[in-house]
Amino acid sequence: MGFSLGALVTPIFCKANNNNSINSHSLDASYIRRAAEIADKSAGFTSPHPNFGCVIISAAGKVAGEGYLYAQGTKPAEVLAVAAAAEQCKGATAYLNMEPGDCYGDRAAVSALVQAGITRVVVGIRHPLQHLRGNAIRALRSEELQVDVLGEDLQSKTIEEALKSCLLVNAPLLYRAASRVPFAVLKYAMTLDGKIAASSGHAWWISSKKSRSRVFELRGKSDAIIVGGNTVRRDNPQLTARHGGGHVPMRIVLSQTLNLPEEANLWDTADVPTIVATQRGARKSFQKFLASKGVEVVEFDILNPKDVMEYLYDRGYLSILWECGGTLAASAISSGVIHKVYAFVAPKIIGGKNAPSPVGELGMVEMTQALELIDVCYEQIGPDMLISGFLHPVPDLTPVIPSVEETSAIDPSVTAYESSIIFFYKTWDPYGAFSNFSPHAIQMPCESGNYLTWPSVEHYYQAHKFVGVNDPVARNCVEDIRSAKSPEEAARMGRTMQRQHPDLVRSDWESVKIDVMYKALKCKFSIYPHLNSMLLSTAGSVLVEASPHDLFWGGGREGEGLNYLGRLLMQLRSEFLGESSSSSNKISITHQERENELKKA
Ligand SMILES: NC(=O)C1=CN([C@@H]2O[C@H](COP(=O)(O)OP(=O)(O)OC[C@H]3O[C@@H](n4cnc5c(N)ncnc54)[C@H](OP(=O)(O)O)[C@@H]3O)[C@@H](O)[C@H]2O)C=CC1
Ligand SMILES: Nc1c(N[C@@H]2O[C@H](COP(=O)(O)O)[C@@H](O)[C@H]2O)[nH]c(=O)[nH]c1=O
Repeated sequence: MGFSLGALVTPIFCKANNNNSINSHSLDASYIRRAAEIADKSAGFTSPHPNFGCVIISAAGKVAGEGYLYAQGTKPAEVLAVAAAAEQCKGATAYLNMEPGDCYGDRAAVSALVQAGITRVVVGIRHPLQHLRGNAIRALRSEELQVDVLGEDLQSKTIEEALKSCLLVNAPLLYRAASRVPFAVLKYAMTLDGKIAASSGHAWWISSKKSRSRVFELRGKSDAIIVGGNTVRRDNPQLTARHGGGHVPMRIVLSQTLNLPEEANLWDTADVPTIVATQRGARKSFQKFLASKGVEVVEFDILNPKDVMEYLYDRGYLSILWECGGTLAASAISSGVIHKVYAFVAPKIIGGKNAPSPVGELGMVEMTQALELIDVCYEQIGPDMLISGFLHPVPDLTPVIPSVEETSAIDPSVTAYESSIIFFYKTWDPYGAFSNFSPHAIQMPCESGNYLTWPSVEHYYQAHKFVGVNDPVARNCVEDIRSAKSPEEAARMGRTMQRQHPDLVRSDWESVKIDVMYKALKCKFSIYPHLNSMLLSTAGSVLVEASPHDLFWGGGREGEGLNYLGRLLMQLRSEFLGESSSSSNKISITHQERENELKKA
């Protein structure tokens, strides 16, 4: 079954609201579009969370406040908009491009709207994740606010257009939720005669400077950029987002042979990390060389776009930009992992019977088999034309995470808290509050004995790599990490600093880091009663941080990780439950013991 955005925006209208005149619909539509527009400002930074925007229109009909989610874990859009609108919130209407997610039970967005005296909320789309969908809308209605959802309570041609803008601004999340792979865009630059390089392989530059700036923006909104081995050999690309700061995507090379040059821009990982995905066992000596350069090598039994995308899904990625040549592009399209295409067409002709084209062999023999793009846009950029559109068909938008009620309806013997292994990773997962990225501030004593507030456990943990080091750079770094705008940013700062200045990491770090983490977790799960209850309710289950790449704190891709975060949480649970530490919860259990434990579970 497939759906298109076109199909999605033809909603099933549940009830007509006759009180809404065409005029008020067009106002509602334009404010919702504005909410979607500001939500898009932080695309790339919020990943893997949705892009949220909120516009507050006062009772007098004026724009009183706006806000958007700056990055995952930062203040919700609604909280910012309410703060900006202040007194004008009384009797006002709030426009949200998407229903807020109630990831961790603190309902910050809902509380802000209710407490500010907002009387009506217009919601673009419901939250796409099943375990979050409808929660905030129900909560707002139970507080007697009027909530109108586009396509359900409001319907008209203008509303349909506004709904579309809400879908587009969070398309990556919708596709990810529907297909269990990240949203993927194939981007290429070609001449008017359909070539992506000359017959010699030379490709610099087909598109104009202006178009390439647009590519930097696209990169900045993506979590990772993929190319194939041949593009590395031919182009020696940098694949960086050079659009003036902002989000830095990961660079990924797919190479079966690992027959790659020793000198390549991508092996300079000082500022931007690189992953090389390859076939199991390929050129072990080169794998070692890459590792020595700080490049992460991930082996696959059989390297193919689908498995790579599934792996990137597990890693929590939301959107991937494929900037490869035609061979790999054909393989990715055939595997069904490409959702959108951006084709930059330059008014140039290069000719050449053997000059490569953007998409290699797809095995089609008749024009009727051609894949047709939908929701196509044409935009002139300098001398070039950018043609973009969605590939058809794309998977149905069936939510993949069942709600607790649904799970127990299917199998009454299963409840969310009784499964033997509980995996958690991203903060939006059902047990996402166990993640160190969950935005729960903690108060911890500092060296002087005074209490300092840390926005999340991650902030505290990363900063403590440099605590106590007698160096002004290290001291600044601690403060910078403490004020990082999001846990993700704190993690990036801590890791980069550790990689670039290992001399500034405290000498006892390896021996104290588990203790540092435990103290922070203990504080977090002590001061938030709902987190404490959630942890205690998992008694009997093994907790595993499902990070496929962190083999120390996480469980790894195939259970090869040490899962120290899961273990610490289990130890904490035992402590709270007053249990004498059982073998299953001891930090010192061996890897083998853990394997056995997981097998038993
Ligand atoms: N104008 C544009 O927008 C662009 C132009 N180009 C040009 O395209 C040319 C390179 O094109 P092309 O060789 O097609 O591109 P790629 O190098 O991007 O893709 C092919 C390579 O990908 C690796 N690969 C890994 N898994 C697979 C798989 N399942 N199927 C296919 N390949 C896989 C292989 O690397 P390995 O051989 O190492 O195993 C293979 O050689 C160059 O001339 C480059 O300049 C490239 C990108 C964009
Ligand atoms: N030739 C070509 C593109 N090629 C793509 O850009 C990569 C180079 O990126 P970087 O090293 O970061 O500048 C190259 O390997 C290929 O993937 N892109 C375009 O927008 N327009 C162009 O004309």
